[in-house]
Amino acid sequence: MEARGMDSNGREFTNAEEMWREQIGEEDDDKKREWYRHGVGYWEGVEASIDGVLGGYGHVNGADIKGSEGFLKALLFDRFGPNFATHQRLVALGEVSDDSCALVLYCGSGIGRVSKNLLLRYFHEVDLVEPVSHFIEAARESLSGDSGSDNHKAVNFYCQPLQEFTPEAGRYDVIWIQWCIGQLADDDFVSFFKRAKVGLKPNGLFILKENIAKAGFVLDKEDHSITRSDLYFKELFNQCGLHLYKSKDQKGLPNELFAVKMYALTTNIPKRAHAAKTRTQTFRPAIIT
Ligand SMILES: C[S@@+](CC[C@H](N)C(=O)[O-])C[C@H]1O[C@@H](n2cnc3c(N)ncnc32)[C@H](O)[C@@H]1O
Repeated sequence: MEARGMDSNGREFTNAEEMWREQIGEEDDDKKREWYRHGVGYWEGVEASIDGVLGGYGHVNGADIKGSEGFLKALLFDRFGPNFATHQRLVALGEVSDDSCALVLYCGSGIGRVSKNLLLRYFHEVDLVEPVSHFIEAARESLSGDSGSDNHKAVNFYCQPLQEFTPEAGRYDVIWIQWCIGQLADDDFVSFFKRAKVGLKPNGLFILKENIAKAGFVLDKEDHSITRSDLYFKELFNQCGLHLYKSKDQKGLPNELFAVKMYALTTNIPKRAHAAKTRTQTFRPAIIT
C-alpha cells in the first residue's frame, strides 16, 4: 500500500510497508507475536459490556444494528431470494426440512453484541470466534439458551484469534466480521480470508464492517490495530481473491468517529455488482477501535 499513513500520536509513515516493518518486522515471529499479545492484552483489560467493546460509545449500538440490518436484509433477498425469510420461519416451525438451515459465523465477536441484536433474528445458528476469554464467556452466558426468535441459537463459541482460526468447510451462509480485522497485520488478513473462504457454502458471502481512514491508514498505538482506507481494503480484497458484491456507508454515527463502511464480498465474480457509493468524509482520530 503506497499511501502515507500516521499513528495515533501524529507520527507519519511514508507507506504501510515502513509501518509494518517497524511493528512486526520482516519474517520476525517474535515481533509479530508481540503485536498480537499487545492487541489481545488491550482487550483483556476491557470490561465485558456493550460500552466496553464499543470503546465507551455504547450508545451507537442502536444505529450500528439498524445500519447492519438494512444492509443484511437487502443482501439476503438478493442472494437467497425473496422467500428466504419465509423459508427460515418454516424451518424454525419444523414445517420444512432444515438441511438448508442458515448459519452464520461471527468473527471478533466480543461479548456477542451483534449476534444477540441482529444475527439470531436472521440465522438459525450462530457460531462465534473471539480471542478474549472473558468476552466469549460473557457471550456464552448471554446467548446460551437464549433464542433470538423461534428456535434460533448460538452453537459454538471458539476462543481463538482470527490469524489462527480456520472455519469448518462449507458450513456458513455468511461470515460476519466487524470491528476486529484492524487487529490483523496485512499478511494475516489475506491468509485469514483465503482460509475462511472454504467455510462458506457455494452462494455464501463475507460481510465486513469496519472503520475507514480518509486516506492510507492510521495505526492505533494503544490497542495495536490499524484503520485502513477504502482503497487499502480494496487492495487487500484483491490479494484475497475476493470480489466486492455491494458496499454501503453506515449512517447516524457521531461526527468525531471514523467513517464506517459495510462490504459484502464473494468468492466468485458477482453476477450483479453494485457500485460503492462515495461521499466526502472528514478525518477524525479513532475512537472506536
Ligand atoms: C471493537 S471490539 C468489537 C467487538 C464486536 N465485534 C462488536 O462489534 O461488538 C474488537 C474485538 O476484536 C477482538 N480482537 C482483538 N484481537 C483479535 C484478533 N487477533 N482476532 C480476532 N478478534 C480480535 C477483541 O477482543 C474485541 O472483542
